[in-house]
Amino acid sequence: MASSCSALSANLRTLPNPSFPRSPLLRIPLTPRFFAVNHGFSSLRLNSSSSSYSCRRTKASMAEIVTPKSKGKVVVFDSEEDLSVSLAEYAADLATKISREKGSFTVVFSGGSLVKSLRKLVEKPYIDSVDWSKWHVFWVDERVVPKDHPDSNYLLAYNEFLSKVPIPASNVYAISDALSAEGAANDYETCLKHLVKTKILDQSQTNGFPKFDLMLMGMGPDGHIASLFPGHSLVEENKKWVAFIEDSPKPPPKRISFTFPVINSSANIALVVAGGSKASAVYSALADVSNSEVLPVQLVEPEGELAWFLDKDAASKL
Ligand SMILES: O=C(O)[C@H](O)[C@@H](O)[C@H](O)[C@H](O)COP(=O)(O)O
Repeated sequence: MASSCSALSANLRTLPNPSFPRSPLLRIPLTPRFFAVNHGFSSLRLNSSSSSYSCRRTKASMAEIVTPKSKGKVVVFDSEEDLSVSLAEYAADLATKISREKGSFTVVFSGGSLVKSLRKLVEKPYIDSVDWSKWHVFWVDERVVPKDHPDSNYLLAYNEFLSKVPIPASNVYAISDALSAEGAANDYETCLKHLVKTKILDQSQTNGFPKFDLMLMGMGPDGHIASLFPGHSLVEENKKWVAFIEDSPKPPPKRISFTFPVINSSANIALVVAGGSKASAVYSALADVSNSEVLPVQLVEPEGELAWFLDKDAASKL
């Protein structure tokens, strides 16, 4: 690579094939603000005695919640297992469509539990059906630690995903671990600029920021996304593509992160959120509550499409 960001090897390993217990029926209590609608995989029945819907699972238990357009498409799953099945289908379909249209697919990972939720994507049928040679992989944020450190988002993605799929090593754009936080952020931004110039990365027609095909992101219980934390000045950054932080409230403290203009220039964003500890932040984001402090997740509004993948615990306050 002529660019300064590292391209790293993705060796193949044997795939795990875990099986999880499934529960057949999902009941989602809904406030009048939200509506559950029928969706491909499932049939929904209105429970006339209360403002709730029952969702009978056919392929994966899920209910779709209709929100104002800017909130995106919100789908709630009976379990994280069902969520991961649907997430794999969504990502594989998008990758195939976009790869066919433009010959490449640029995808961005966060750290955290998101990466484990991608486990179905590295299994059959997708392991065989996806054209992995078209994938270009990036990180929305990274901890400033060596790549073999347990805190490294690269290492997490490598262990759970990259080592299991034949993505060309030169298409994996990891952040430099030889630099300071500031140096690594500048280096990654230079890398992105080079990739825009060489037409590997699209650019937003509206604002000139890079436009990724898909960002796959988790959210913290405090409503942070990437390394953009509530109340931190990085949330306001609107010029840089990649910024650094040395006082992250979530350890480790030194990190780099895409900024909001980059995140919101995306063609597609999937917010993948599971667990009851995140229910309040999910509610704040989707119910349009006015907090004294705006949560970073409330600022996610891509140029393209936004899709929420929630398990029923994360959606329990909706
Ligand atoms: O490197 C990181 O810390 C992340 O990219 C971060 O934004 C993460 O995605 C959320 O904190 C959710 O993490 P969990 O899903 O593990 O709660």
